[in-house]
Amino acid sequence: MLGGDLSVARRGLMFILSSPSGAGKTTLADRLLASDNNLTLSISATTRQRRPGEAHGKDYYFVSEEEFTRMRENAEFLESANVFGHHYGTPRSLVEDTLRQGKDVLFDIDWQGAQQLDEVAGEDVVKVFILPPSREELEARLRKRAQDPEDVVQKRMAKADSEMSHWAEYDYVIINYDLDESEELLRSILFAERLKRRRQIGLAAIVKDMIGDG
Ligand SMILES: Nc1ncnc2c1ncn2[C@@H]1O[C@H](COP(=O)(O)OP(=O)(O)OP(=O)(O)O)[C@@H](O)[C@H]1O
Ligand SMILES: Nc1nc2c(ncn2[C@@H]2O[C@H](COP(=O)(O)O)[C@@H](O)[C@H]2O)c(=O)[nH]1
Repeated sequence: MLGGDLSVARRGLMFILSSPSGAGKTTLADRLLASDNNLTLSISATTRQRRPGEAHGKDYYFVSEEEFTRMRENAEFLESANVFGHHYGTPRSLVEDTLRQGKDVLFDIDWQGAQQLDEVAGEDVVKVFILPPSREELEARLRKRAQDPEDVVQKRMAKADSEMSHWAEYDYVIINYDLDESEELLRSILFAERLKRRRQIGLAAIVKDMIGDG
């Protein structure tokens, strides 16, 4: 499996996917997670309503406003933001435990969260922005998902331009024309990032064994 089983001890990375709502990052995240044992999803907490088919503890932790405020005041979030009028936050504990084990964490978060993680975790962060092929296709995908009422679709489309204006803050940008192709591109990025010398913390000892001190 591509990049999933490197034998050198490695520092885990934080793989962030952002996009305007409906471009396809949750679908792509599910595909990556399904075939990569070294990747763990960061499950966010949110105050938004659960959609049909979403499960507490799998897609999100669905919490009340009061619980969200309590968690934020207790410093339980690595980052948090208000997106489309609801609160979203990344619980700190799973991320820190996973990285400590040398495994990677996948984040499906907006640009505000990506900026905050960049500030706290700099070198461990890899940010990918997913663009739709066009605004028309973005709207079509939001409707095709058929999980949000019309006013929510309109609200998300109204924010799409300002969300997309953050594309240049990201390390990589993928236009999601085709799911198979985009999945492959994401895997390639992950594979290359895992091989970065600074992440392969076991490498120095291996090379020292091979060539001694000189
Ligand atoms: N390349 C693609 N071609 C056609 N349909 C796609 C493609 N990528 C995603 N979709 C479809 O678009 C819809 C929206 O995708 P998804 O829910 O993954 O978007 P998202 O970026 O995670 O949105 P949000 O930010 O609201 O969570 C889904 O119905 C998904 O199946
Ligand atoms: N800053 C954060 N943004 C988050 C987080 N979890 C999800 N999101 C982003 O919110 C929007 C809407 O998501 P939806 O599931 O309601 O469609 C989307 O852009 C997500 O990426 C988070 O913990 N922090």
